[in-house]
Amino acid sequence: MCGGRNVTNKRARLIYNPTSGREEIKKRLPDILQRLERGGIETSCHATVSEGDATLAAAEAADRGFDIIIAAGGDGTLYEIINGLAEKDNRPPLGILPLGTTNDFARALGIPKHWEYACDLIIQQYSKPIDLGRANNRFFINIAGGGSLTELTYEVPSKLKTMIGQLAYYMKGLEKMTRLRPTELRIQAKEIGEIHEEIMLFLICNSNSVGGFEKLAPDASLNDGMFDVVILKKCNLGEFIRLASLALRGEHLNDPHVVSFQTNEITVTTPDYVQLNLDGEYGGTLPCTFTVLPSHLNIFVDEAGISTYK
Ligand SMILES: Nc1ncnc2c1ncn2[C@@H]1O[C@H](COP(=O)(O)OP(=O)(O)OP(=O)(O)O)[C@@H](O)[C@H]1O
Repeated sequence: MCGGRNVTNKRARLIYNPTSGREEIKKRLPDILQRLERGGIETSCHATVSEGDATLAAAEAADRGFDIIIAAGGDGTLYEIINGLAEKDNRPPLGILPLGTTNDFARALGIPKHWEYACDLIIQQYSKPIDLGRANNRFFINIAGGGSLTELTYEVPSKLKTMIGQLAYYMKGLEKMTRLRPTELRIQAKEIGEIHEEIMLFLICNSNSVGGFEKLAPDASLNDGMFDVVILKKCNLGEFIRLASLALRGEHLNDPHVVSFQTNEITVTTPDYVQLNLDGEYGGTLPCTFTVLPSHLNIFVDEAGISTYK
């Protein structure tokens, strides 16, 4: 698979989550379909009805031979869709309409939040091959993580997110900080050998845009065939808050509590019960081996790289 421009009439399947973000898709759908149609993309729709439905819909769309798949929703919807596509031999290029609450991945790719601009990127049909991550038998596009803080993204109730948007994460984060505790982990990768100690959290990043922190893995690139791993060792609440403020500025990597490196495969095991977070969703439990699938999916992006995330 390789990137490039290809402008002819195409058939697309738009998979949308009607509950994403502030439910904007419900009123925008006719305009979106009309804009895509005028741009030469005939689009039919699937509205997801429950958790996991987008995975089935994406797998079915690939089997039915659609030329393009469009993910309309947030990071959770995107995660489900890539899980429906990752194991297919035929993986149509993916367009993204970022209509969720945080839209970390779209932000990392510079895909505009405004629906008209985002549609225009799909119409333009310039795609770029992107790495995916495999975590045991699931897939992620943005980030995998474990440790008590990473559990918060799937603890935020959807209704709360719809009402107050991203603020819901921060409120939950503050509540969660008081419950921070380290976990005994064994982390193995050929670049570092083995780390066996108490860890607050580990993050395996494909992009550099994670939970509102845009400099958490400052060198992460979506198509370098590598994960950027950031590990936070045991620390107290005061140290954690200091490190979080350093991380906002991308100045945390030299701190003695932080280990960071690049790898294309990493295995994490634990004697404890530790849940995994994949792209903000519950992703099973440890042990887990994480592997990069290089340039595995083509995604429509801004050809000139000039769109700013609005
Ligand atoms: N019809 C539905 N009703 C309720 N939940 C749904 C429905 N369809 C999908 N979902 C679930 O909604 C969850 C959240 O969706 P999504 O990520 O698109 O929006 P968001 O949470 O607002 O955005 P973000 O993840 O970017 O913060 C997904 O995990 C998905 O499984």
